[in-house]
Amino acid sequence: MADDARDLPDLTLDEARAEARELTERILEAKDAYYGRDTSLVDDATYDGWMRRLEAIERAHPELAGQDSPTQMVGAAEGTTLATIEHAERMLSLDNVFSIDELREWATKAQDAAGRRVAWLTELKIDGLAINLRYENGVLTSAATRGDGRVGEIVTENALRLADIPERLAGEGHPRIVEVRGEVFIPVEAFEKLNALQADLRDRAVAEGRERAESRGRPFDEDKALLSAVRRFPAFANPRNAASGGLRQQIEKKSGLELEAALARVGSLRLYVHGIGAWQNPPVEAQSEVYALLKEWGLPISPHPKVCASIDEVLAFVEYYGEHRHSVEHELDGIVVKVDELALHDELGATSRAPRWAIAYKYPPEEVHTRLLDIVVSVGRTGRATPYAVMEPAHVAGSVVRQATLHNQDVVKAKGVLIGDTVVLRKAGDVIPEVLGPVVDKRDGTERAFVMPAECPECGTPLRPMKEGDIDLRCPNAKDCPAQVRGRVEHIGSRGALDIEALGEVTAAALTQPDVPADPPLHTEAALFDLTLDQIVPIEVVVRDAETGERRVDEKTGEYVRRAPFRRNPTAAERKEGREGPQPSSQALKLIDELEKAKTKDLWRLLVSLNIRHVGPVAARALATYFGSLDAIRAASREELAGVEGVGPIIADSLLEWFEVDWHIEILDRWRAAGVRFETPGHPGPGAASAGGGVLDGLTVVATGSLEGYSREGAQEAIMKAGGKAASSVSKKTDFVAAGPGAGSKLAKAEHLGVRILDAAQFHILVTEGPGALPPAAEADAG
Ligand SMILES: NC(=O)c1ccc[n+]([C@@H]2O[C@H](COP(=O)([O-])OP(=O)(O)OC[C@H]3O[C@@H](n4cnc5c(N)ncnc54)[C@H](O)[C@@H]3O)[C@@H](O)[C@H]2O)c1
Ligand SMILES: [Zn+2]
Repeated sequence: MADDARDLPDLTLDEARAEARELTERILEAKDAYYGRDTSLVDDATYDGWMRRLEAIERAHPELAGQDSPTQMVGAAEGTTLATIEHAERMLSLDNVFSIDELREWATKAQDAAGRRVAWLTELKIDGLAINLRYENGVLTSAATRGDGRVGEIVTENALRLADIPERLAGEGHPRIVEVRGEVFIPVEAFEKLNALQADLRDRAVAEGRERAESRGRPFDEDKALLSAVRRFPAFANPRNAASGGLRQQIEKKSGLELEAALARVGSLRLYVHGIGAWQNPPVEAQSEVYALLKEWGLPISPHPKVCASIDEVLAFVEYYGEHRHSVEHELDGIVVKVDELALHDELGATSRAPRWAIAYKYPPEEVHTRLLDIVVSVGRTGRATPYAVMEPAHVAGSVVRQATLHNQDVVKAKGVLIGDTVVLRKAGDVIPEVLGPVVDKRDGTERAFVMPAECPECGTPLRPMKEGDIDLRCPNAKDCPAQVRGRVEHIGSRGALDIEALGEVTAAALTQPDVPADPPLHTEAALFDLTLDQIVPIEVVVRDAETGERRVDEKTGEYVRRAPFRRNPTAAERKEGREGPQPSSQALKLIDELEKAKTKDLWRLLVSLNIRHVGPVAARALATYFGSLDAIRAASREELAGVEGVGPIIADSLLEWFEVDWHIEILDRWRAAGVRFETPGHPGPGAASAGGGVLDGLTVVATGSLEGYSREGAQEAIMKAGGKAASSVSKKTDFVAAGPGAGSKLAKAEHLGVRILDAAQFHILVTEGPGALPPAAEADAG
């Protein structure tokens, strides 16, 4: 269905009537669920699209716009089970605009209609539900939802549980009757806690069920118990619906876990006041002054509203919060712009649905509904088994999302999603997409719970936590689980390791999990540097998804997408020479060539490529600089390893453990045999020229920034070669700091501590001739 007015001219009256009827039906059904059952059957953008389309049809064919059209009414549920009350003054909705142009147009029109300069009050559009608090002589007599704008549902009892809602107003001189309007909402932080509690309640419900079954000697059906717990304590999909349900629930009828949930939910509700009704002659002249007065009476006012003197200022406010939407304590779906002067409210008036003196500008949606097709488990480089959601492709925040990680089995449980659910998918700004939770109302009974597999999906080894208390499950078959080998080989080629351009994700998969031949060239990374053209040319591979490792299927043919990355057909010239068979592709030649070059790359790169836990580029550089060879690292004690700047006990243990494993040693032996150089040529050995006699004996030097004539490692090596200690941070024990361009906090710290600072030329003198050859400090400073 189109969501705007584009194809309107083509509609005949009959077609328009039919479409209007269908739209109305859908809208009413969605409203009923939204206002009556606190669930969204469709996402807001879809709902707003239907409303806009209906409005456009009614504009083109005014005879279709009856008083009972959703475009003419304030949204409410069809019927309610709660007692109701008539508001003293009608509660309205707000008209919406969806673009800056429309907002400017609205403001210009309002300004023209006012016939004088308008001051604007800009506020955040709080994503909650409207409440009407009726105070008589300063005492709360009722609290009610908006309902259809005339009659609302009575929620006084629950409202009084909110710390934000005073039963008696502070101060004096309160009007005989005033209706205070505001928004009840759940702050983002409280919402997260609330969902954590729901997950906890689900666990406890299952545990209670198990106990009950055991005490009666009956069998316990875990799956069934889980499903029932998910139904009783669902994950809330968004704060708006959770707030609405929280305010409208009948707490007195609940007990046990349900009561606990209900009280927590109502306890998380907050209020910001944003309007008034039925107040004869308020003693102030502007909406912003109303807020000040209400605040004096003890009512909670949002800290965000701002009075703007011009439309441009209004637009700047809109832009600011478009970018800072997520630093606000509550969810917001837009900005409300109001004419500040109260006299103008009366002059401008209202339609049956909304005031003409205010407008809601809506930001683009960050949440959409889509279908959760499956939950699949992928295994990564370190063996961690991660469930992720496979969804029907959804457009959100400017991109198409198909997958989102679910982290681990506990997160899946906490979110309460079932396979087959319609789910709420959120993508805010640059943040990675997240499945928030299910749309419970859309379930039809065919959904099923996700069960974390007991075995690794790639090698069949039973999954288990590696340490006690670990939530993540891992495949313990580190040596030859194809997923882990693939991940490690890819890591070896990455920028932070051996930086082999031809060894990326696809090549890693081709070498470890090819379709042809059946026996892959690499079972572990041990044979990596022995690879030959003969081995790789025959390889055929099914392309896998970058994020998940799933085999990619061609959407047209339904078959796997296959590649033979390492071969090409012979050219005519080659055929003439009798070379009939497939020839190595440029990719194949490049891979072999780059592997050859990688054998003598810097030691730290080789260390990173060994995939030792916690040994990334930073630790690897520290180790390489200090020890100078893999043999020296292997020979070092725990204390010596942990004592190296930038290493520490965790990395030391991880190194020691790594060297204990047979197949790790096999990697080293094979690589060495293939010509891999595990040392820095010319390195003086662990620590420095320890025997003494160097020009820097007993001195500690820090090199920072880029020093002409030295690489980062080169400077450190020069210090150590001269018998000095190359430290990475400046302290009172530091004797010299050599600082070049780009030196940052270390330089500042040296200045602060009064440590002598050297430039590149002076550093060169220091490491070659010693401190005695330096010019006196004062002279150096002057120069
Ligand atoms: N997804 C669905 O199925 C579904 C169904 C119905 C409605 N909706 C959503 O609700 C919207 C319609 O609801 P509506 O009629 O309440 O209109 P609205 O939410 O667009 O705007 C009106 C309401 O905004 C609230 N508000 C928040 N901050 C405010 C502030 N600072 N000042 C004044 N008012 C403020 C008030 O409660 C007011 O009643 C739709 O646009 C859609 O986003 C969704
Ligand atoms: Zn495995």
